[in-house]
Amino acid sequence: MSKSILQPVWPEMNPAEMSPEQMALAALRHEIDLIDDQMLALFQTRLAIAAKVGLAKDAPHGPHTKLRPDREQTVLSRVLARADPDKVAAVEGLWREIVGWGLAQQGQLQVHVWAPVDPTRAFDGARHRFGTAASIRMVRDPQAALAFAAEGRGVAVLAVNTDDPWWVGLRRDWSSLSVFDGFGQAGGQPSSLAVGKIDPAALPTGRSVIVTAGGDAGDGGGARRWGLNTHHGWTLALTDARLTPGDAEGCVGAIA
Ligand SMILES: C=C(O[C@@H]1C=C(C(=O)O)C=C[C@H]1O)C(=O)O
Repeated sequence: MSKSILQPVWPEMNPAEMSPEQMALAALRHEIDLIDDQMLALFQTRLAIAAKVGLAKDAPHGPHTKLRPDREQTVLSRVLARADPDKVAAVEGLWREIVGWGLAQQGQLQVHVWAPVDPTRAFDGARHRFGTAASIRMVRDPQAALAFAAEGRGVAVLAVNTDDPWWVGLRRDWSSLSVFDGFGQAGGQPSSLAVGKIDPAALPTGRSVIVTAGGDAGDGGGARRWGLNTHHGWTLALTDARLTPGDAEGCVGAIA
């Protein structure tokens, strides 16, 4: 490579005086600059297309978050399947950011997080899930967070490792809301659930979230079930039975 296109390793250095080691370092940095140029062009093109997608997909009924968990799951799993095994964590982190900024082209996502017991874990989980493009704030009232999500103004992340049975309301009072993700895993089970006014057709493929009362059969004929919380005869659980929100089984959403 000609010395003239390489930036010296130290700005005040005369390229003609670079040692072979300095030449090698400058050449590698030049390669990175060329890759950055390509990535920048591709990223900006992707953002422009995401903005067009936002105009093309109409909200089913009035204000509705543009977030499509099913599509995000497809995007993520497609790239992760192609990633080198030792790059999976890096690729996942980067693609969550990319997708978060794609969604932001359609309007900034507002996330209200309620987690009185371990707020940092819930906040970090939300940041990892929605990326730096999202506006995330902690709130004091789970019912206000649910109302905010039900208005379609954003999504709510609510802790399940507390005494507050807000999740019973998913079955009784908040039929427009669905659980679409869970994170802050403590021992494999989520400690917070993400809830939004998500079209049931756009829920991710994975474990169903169920809210059942004492008498409900609800285990989908031998399906596995993981309890998350209980309250006066009500149970919040995950199941690997394939259910649809609104079904008699008390399905209130799904997590990947
Ligand atoms: C672009 C879309 O909108 C959002 C952004 C996505 C992305 O950047 O890949 C994926 C799903 C949506 O949350 C879409 O629905 O396809």
